[in-house]
Amino acid sequence: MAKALSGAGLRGQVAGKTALSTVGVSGSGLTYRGYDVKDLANNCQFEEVAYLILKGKLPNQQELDAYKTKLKSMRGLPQALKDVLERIPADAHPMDVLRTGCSMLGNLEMEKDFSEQDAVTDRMLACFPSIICYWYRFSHDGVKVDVETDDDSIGAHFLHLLHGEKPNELHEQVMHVSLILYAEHEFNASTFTARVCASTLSDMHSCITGAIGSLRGPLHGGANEAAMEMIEGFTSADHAEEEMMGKLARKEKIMGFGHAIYSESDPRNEIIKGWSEKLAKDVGDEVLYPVSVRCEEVMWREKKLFCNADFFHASAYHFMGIPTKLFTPIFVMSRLTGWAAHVMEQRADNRIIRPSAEYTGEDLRAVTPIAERA
Ligand SMILES: CC(=O)SCCNC(=O)CCNC(=O)[C@H](O)C(C)(C)COP(=O)(O)OP(=O)(O)OC[C@H]1O[C@@H](n2cnc3c(N)ncnc32)[C@H](O)[C@@H]1OP(=O)(O)O
Ligand SMILES: O=C([O-])CC(=O)C(=O)O
Repeated sequence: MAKALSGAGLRGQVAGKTALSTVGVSGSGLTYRGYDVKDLANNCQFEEVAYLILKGKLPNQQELDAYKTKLKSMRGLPQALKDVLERIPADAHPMDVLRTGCSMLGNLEMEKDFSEQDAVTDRMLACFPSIICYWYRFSHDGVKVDVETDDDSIGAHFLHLLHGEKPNELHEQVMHVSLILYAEHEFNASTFTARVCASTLSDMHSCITGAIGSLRGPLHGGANEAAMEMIEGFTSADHAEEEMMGKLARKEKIMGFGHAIYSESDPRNEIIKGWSEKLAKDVGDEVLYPVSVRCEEVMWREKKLFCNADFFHASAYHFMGIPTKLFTPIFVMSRLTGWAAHVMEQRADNRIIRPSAEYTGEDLRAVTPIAERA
């Protein structure tokens, strides 16, 4: 008989092997294929990190140029997909739009066998910003945007489609950093979803569609959006402190804080916090950034809870003029690399993932004839 687990949520259980990342191994660190995430965020563009995660090595200049050129050439959307996006209402959640967009793409450009896994992944990486922005601009502004821009990076492509003009250097740089920070994180809930799906030998689009659904929730990727909704209600740092104390007294969960694996800090936080501060100066903000800092101080002082990757992403994205409901889709545009790499890793050494359950229901009983049932 299988042994019952001691903790809920599979916490602390090793559920498989990976060569892609380490989370919290030295207490607070994060590495992708052996590189410290801080090193990557300070020195690389997102496309270099995507290449590293998906193909196993950092590209040289020639390889990076070729990779970016290839991704650039794959930004277009088939008409049938645009037709579907045009039918999704403006009040839909953009994560649902991406989930549908990914699934529809799988119908139009099916992964016929696993030899196509690299190609379908690159295609999704190139066109997810197109999917989300095509829908957003059509449903909100009535514009059918031309999604085939010549922007140098995925982040710039996204901002260009969203705002109708090329982003400045600072914003493009922040997008590189943000996408790097979100790219990969071992056996988190959405990645585990992708791996479970992959373990049935399903197709890449199904694995990614499922992962998008898992990322959507406020306990996972949806926390950046939930954090923004909270901090934008605070008018000053003192107001934030007062409200936070009330929330803690009422034992409310504060989105953007805490982590299932890290115990003292999330190494991604100080990086995105630094960029949020730069952006705050750039836009002349005197409220949102100080409010965010005060929330961080209160949570640490009162609960020893720290900001995870999501918290300062909220203010950073806001300062770049990104609508709150598009925050989590940006996470998807990035984490797609980690998900796909995990799917490939699972496929390379697969056994169907099928744990056991501890039964807590009724003892064996006979069916009562329907006429005799209460
Ligand atoms: C990119 C990402 O996905 S990062 C995660 C994003 N999610 C969030 O920001 C949502 C808010 N945070 C949380 O809900 C949790 O911290 C999670 C889901 C991230 C981790 O959950 P767990 O591993 O179960 O948390 P953990 O076991 O450390 O919780 C310990 C205690 O702290 C409390 N706690 C943890 N996080 C928070 C929080 N953000 N606000 C208030 N209390 C919290 C828990 O309720 C628990 O209290 P209890 O023992 O009285 O029940
Ligand atoms: O690892 C987790 O549980 C959540 C997380 O931070 C991520 O997926 O980036």
